[in-house]
Amino acid sequence: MPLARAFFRLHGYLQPISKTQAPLVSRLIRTQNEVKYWQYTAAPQSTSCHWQLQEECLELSYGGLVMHFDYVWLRDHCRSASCYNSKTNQRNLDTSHVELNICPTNTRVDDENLFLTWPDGHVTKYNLSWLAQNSYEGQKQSAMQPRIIWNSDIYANAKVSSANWDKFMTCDDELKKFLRNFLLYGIAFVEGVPPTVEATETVTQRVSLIRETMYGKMWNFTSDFSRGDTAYTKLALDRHTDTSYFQEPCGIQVFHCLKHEGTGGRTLLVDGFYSADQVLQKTPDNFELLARVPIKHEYIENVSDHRNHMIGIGPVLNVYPWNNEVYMIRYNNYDRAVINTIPHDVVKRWYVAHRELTTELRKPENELWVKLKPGKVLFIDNWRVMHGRESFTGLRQLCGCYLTRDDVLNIARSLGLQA
Ligand SMILES: C[N+](C)(C)CCCC[C@H](N)C(=O)O
Ligand SMILES: O=C(O)CCC(=O)C(=O)O
Ligand SMILES: [Fe+2]
Repeated sequence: MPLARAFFRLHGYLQPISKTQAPLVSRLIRTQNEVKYWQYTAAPQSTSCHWQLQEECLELSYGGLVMHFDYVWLRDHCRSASCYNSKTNQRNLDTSHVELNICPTNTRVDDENLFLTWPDGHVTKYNLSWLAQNSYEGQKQSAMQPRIIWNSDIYANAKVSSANWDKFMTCDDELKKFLRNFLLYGIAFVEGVPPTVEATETVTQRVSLIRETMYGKMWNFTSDFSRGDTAYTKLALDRHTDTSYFQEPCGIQVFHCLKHEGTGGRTLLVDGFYSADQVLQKTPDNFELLARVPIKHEYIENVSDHRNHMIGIGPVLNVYPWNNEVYMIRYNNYDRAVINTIPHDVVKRWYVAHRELTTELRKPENELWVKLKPGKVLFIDNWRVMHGRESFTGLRQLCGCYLTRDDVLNIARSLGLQA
């Protein structure tokens, strides 16, 4: 059945369309006098699918969605053996040789495929369901990364289970479950991990590659101010993302508290995507400012042997422009640098927008507080979930590392997850 495998978004998730939703007959009818305008109609009992060749593009209607494919796009994406190497999944076609105003000289459709003949005689064949799955309009309606945005009640009620060290290290299903939770909520725990740096390294390497930074590969720190940063004190830290001063902030942060003999020191977690969504719902203009205006974050360290100067530039909210989906937040008021990237008449409006996001992030109902204990390893999506900590007394030793985001997502995809 043609198009039966097309995927469309339903309540934020991609769901297959059932076969019965796409009863098609292969019947071509002429809709206008011009030869170029053709329409592919569905069976009389259903109007769910038809296509039409227009002046500039192919219009395909399916499952209530109207999609458009530009002709130069249709030429560029040709999957014939000469245009595309399906062994390497790479394009062979030199796109610079395609006439930008190209138009097919001939088109034909059968039950499942669209055939386009180009002026030089080359024939391109598209499966209609492939087109439906690769349209801009479909992408616009679906999430790149399905997620459940949360406040503390939502997270608590979800009763997300932690992975267990033994099972996690040996069973791919346990790893998959862990990664599914991590992708959905932006945080995930492994429990029962031996309280050592080595075991922490082992557990993170089960997930992916460690991202080495100027803090080292694995770090194990305490409040000794060995580095020029407030993290290395006993002070409270408000919610923030780490390494906002990198051009590419670290994707994942891992924490394992190996020891704490004292009071306080709880960890604060806040879903930045939830707060960003609140801003989008309440004041879209503020959301837009936070998404459009680039600012700088900076790390200047000058302590004993450590000399570092890092600068990261980008908006607070990084969004995909086609659907406003936030994919990365830079939010660190400690590390935010001098603002000299915004003209004076926008500055105040930016502060208003930033204040609204801060207000959302600080609502007590959005705060999840956890006490990290030896054995319990926390993975945080540092592009999404802010972390902070309560001030503390006594000796507290925290170890962990950053992970390379691309590799974590790669592993998730290899296990069959959408990432
Ligand atoms: C995690 N570790 C202790 C190694 C580094 C902490 C970095 C702290 C810095 N202000 C930031 O937010 O990026
Ligand atoms: O001490 C903590 O719990 C976290 C400190 C912090 O924000 C960090 O190391 O990135
Ligand atoms: Fe931090």
